[in-house]
Amino acid sequence: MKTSIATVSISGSLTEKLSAIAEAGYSGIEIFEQDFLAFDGGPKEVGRMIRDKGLEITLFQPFRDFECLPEPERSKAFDRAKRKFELMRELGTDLVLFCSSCHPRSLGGIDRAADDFAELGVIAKDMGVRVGYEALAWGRHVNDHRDAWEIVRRANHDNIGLILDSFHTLGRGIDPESIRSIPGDKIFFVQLADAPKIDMDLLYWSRHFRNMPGEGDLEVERFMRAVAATGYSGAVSLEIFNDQFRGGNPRTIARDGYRSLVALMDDVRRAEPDVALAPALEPVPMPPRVPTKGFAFVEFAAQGEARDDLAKLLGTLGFTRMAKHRNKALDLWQLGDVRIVINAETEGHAGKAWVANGTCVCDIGLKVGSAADAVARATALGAHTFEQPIAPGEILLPAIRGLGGSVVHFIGDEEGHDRVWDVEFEPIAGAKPAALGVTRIDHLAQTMSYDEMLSWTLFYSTLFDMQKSPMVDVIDPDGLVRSQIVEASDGALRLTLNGAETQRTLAGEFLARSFGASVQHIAFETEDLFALADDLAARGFEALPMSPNYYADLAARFDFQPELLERMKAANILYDRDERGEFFQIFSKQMAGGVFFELVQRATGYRGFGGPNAPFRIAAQKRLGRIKGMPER
Ligand SMILES: O=C(O)c1ccc(O)c(O)c1
Ligand SMILES: [Mg+2]
Repeated sequence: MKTSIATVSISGSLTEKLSAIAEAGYSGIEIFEQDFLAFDGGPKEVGRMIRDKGLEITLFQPFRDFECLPEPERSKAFDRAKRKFELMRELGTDLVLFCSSCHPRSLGGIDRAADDFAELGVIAKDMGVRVGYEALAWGRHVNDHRDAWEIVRRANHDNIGLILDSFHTLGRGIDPESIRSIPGDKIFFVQLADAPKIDMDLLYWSRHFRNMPGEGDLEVERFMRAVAATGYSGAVSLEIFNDQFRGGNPRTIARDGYRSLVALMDDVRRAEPDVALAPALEPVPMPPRVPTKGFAFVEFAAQGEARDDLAKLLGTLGFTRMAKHRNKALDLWQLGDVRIVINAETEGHAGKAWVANGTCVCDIGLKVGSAADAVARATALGAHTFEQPIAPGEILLPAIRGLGGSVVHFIGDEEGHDRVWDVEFEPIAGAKPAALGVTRIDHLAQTMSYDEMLSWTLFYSTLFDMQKSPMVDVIDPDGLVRSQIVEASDGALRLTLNGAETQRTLAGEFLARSFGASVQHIAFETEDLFALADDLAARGFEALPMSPNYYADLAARFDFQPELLERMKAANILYDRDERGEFFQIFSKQMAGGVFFELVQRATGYRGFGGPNAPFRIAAQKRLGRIKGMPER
């Protein structure tokens, strides 16, 4: 597969950009003229620098306002083109992008444009370069790839071809199926970008809100399937103008882009099994998206007193310490099918996580059909595997690095990995699991900075068969938190991603001390929350106290039996409802480090997460004041 990315897509100096792009695994770059002009070194040096990184220059761009000009501007435009062709020779690239004119004096006319390009083709051929014509969605006369193609067709010159850009086609609502009738060898280059559906001026939308394929709402896959069907044999290249990416970490953004391209071409290949893809489009062979069967375990790093506090809290939540690891300072706590491991090792990943964060979730185990497939797909998408030394007799559980240094383990059904609990752990004599009706982990809430939300969503949705829901706002008394759900089609695995923009929100404060995306809360599902609340109260569980105003409002909004409302109020149970059913939830207080737990009951198929309650939950948590293990403000 031949992958490429435009230098505008990421932040940094040209040298920083090249390093990040090369490291992420791309084959080439589109060099944006701005990046060249800003660089303090000649074209030969830049060309050498790029090739030294193992990259090729797939495209030089953009050349603006060429076609349909009256004299004297027309001659000037041809002159300008010749100079840039010379520059390209020195850089070492033969392809340039001409975007459709926005010039106020451009006269328009398909034949006038075709004549200009036919004449330019002769010069281009002479100078050994090829010219690709792209319809900008806001071009003065040409703003549709079908018109650009007609111009290229009429120019009828070997050195003049078409450049397609998914944003300009899809952003304008043009049916990408129209691409299938263009001959593949006349498509000189293909640029890909997605974007969130926002109703705004096309130019502004394009220059600030593009994102990686799969991160937005456009039908980039359908666009690419149409391109692939033409026999197009060039690179697939990302051209992403995005304010956030321009200010982000170039390595992360470059890796996200690579992941999105590889996943996209894998999807295209599966969706178009009868199309023979050109070698440049043939994706890295990998297993399909991995079906997940839920959480196998959640592992906390906690030592000393913090470990005792966590153990005590788990006890009040009904968990039993069932087993301890034969060789390491690991305890297995269990409730129903939910497994929580407390890792008090001072060495290794958990030891480091403890030193960096205090009590925190340092590892997540996911149940999958085949762990080998999960690792194969993850690594093809650019993830790194994670390994720690194991003692004789221990089971090697495959793992990858998530984003931000996190670790995800795969517990494969096919590999029988769940025997790890018997093989590596020694049961605690007399320990008996409580029967409290808790069935499983309902969801896990990960807190991150707002800038990281797209990366995490892409991470999950390209690796697993998981979909994202629209992003919603959660109101914290001290700022806004954005929240997005990523869940498996069958609901077996659900995550809520919370993006904090300021440190003053509960999520932001947690983030500031946890140095990156971390699990902030874990929700357990039960069949009867009212019965569970009684059981847990007897075990000493203290629910997060809610304001009486909250219940007065519930009474006004819904028709409750007065006794039910009283029981909810007494147990601090929160309530929500959607068109499918009802939802009950209770929160724990935050423990040292800021992590907390949630207990939920989904009655008759409720699909949400109690979003409307979040502001009141956050306010209640803040009323309790700062907690141990949180940083000074
Ligand atoms: O926003 C622009 O001007 C611009 C320039 C070059 C491109 O390839 C493009 O898609 C947009
Ligand atoms: Mg473009």
